[in-house]
Amino acid sequence: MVSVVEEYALTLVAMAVGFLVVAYLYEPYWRVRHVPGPVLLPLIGHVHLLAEHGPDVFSMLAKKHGPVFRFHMGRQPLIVVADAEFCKEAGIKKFKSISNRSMPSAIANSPIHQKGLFFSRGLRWTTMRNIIISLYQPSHLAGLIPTMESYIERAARNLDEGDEVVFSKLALTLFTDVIGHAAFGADFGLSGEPVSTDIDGKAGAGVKNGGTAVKVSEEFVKMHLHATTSLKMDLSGSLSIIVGNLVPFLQQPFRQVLKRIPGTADWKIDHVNHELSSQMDVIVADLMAAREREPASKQRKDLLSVVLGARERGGAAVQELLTPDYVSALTYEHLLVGSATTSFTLSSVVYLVAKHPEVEEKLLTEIDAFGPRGRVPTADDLKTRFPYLDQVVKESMRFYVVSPLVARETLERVEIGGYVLPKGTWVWLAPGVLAKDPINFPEPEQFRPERFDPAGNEEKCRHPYAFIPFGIGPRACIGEKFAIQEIKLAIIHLYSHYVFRHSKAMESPLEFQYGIVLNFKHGVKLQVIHRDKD
Ligand code: HEM
Repeated sequence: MVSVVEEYALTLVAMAVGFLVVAYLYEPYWRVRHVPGPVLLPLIGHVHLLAEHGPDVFSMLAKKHGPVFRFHMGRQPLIVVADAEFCKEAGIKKFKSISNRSMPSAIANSPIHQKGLFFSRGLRWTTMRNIIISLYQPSHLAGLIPTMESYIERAARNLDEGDEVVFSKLALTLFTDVIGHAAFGADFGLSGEPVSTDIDGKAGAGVKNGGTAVKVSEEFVKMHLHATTSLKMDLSGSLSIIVGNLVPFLQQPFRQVLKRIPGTADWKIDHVNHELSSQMDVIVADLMAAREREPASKQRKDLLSVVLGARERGGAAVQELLTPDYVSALTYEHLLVGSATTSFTLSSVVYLVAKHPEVEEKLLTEIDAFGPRGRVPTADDLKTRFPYLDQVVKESMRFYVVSPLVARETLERVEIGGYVLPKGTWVWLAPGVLAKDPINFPEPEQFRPERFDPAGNEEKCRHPYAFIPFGIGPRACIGEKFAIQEIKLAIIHLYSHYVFRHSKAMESPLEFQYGIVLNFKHGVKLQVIHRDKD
């Protein structure tokens, strides 16, 4: 029989042992002394504090430790590369060759997010990338302009003189519609009445696009938006994500328990991800069956159809790698990576232009000079007729870096910045720090699109790797040209008809939230003003 005193003593011993274990695991953190305590823990656990402190946290560490510095995540070694100096060294070349990604806690245990291109590795990654790369070639992208423009035009119909709008929401629905079309050949109808109706005539479902329509229910789209916004990496995420940020090895046990308790955020995320996977599996199975029945279905040019076509032609080897669950994840992933990033960028542009009248004036002059309202630019026009727009987009992407970290993991032993890294080391490059480096961007806190003028000194002198919002090397963003095309088309269309002012409800300074990418915490709230151009 254990007495009360013994029970207390045992509890104290257990607590002391627990403390020592945690101290042992986390002792390396405490050696990084110059970072304030409250910043350090979540930073090490994960990087959500980028949202509150911007890249300053890494800048601060880079100043102290040099361009490359080292921590441990528990016993997991972590190297952060966070300085333009590093770009001048051979180091960046080494970084490029590290092609696997480390897995953020928000993604761990979510197959629908893990099995896409982003987190795939080795032969599966090259196979997937080679299959879909044709969809991002200039000729294919040029063919998407009329569809992109029709969606932009439809979304802009929601804007009326004097309206107060949460612009970032409008941008998210618009670009989810655009990528929904590109990935599924379906019109989600989120930003307005469907451009075409599906075979049943229902909104939010598929478009007949050469062969049987892909049917995507409104429920699916709602769940997708929920799943996307739940991918938080800060303390507002689910309990298991928070635990995973702080004590990575405890995440799995916590998740396993919490996902079984109805009502918890983990339960909800698990439930939604499971539902999304099931619905994606049905969509994929339907389209596979349709392709066998109808030759017309084989002519579709959306991502899902292209992947299924490659599977059919590729034989057993490809089919083994690209099982239907991978096909689902690859297609679904595009909804995620192809909407949050671009809507953030478009919203940043409009927010920043509204704050800088001199930039707005130059931009309007260039857009008006292109021709009468409603003239749709070709791919060639986009490349050659809008040099200032080009600078505005780049400067906005530098000013607010939507993806401030590129997180990779070594596949083999590698030497980088004077450190010998064993296999499995997490190596993070911080484009958000590079973008605010005064050596490459004098007065980095000034919004000045002209710094990207190709004829200007600043642009000529800048290191080629100082501005890398789309990442670097063979693993860089596959959707860069797609993204820039739709963002430019949207800006040209919007500023042909409107200008925007910050709404009184818009907070200042802006607050951010760090999920799988950066987001505006309270949205970008603007007032719409109709232009009288003619
Ligand atoms: C402003 C918009 C965007 C930004 C800033 C952006 C940024 C990035 C970054 C930084 C990466 C990681 C690159 C690296 O590891 O070096 C990435 C990867 C990726 N992006 Fe984007 N992205 C954008 C839009 C898009 C769009 C529209 C799509 C799809 C249509 C897309 C699809 C992908 C995919 C599939 C990957 C993974 C590539 C791989 O691992 O092989 N992105 N993106």
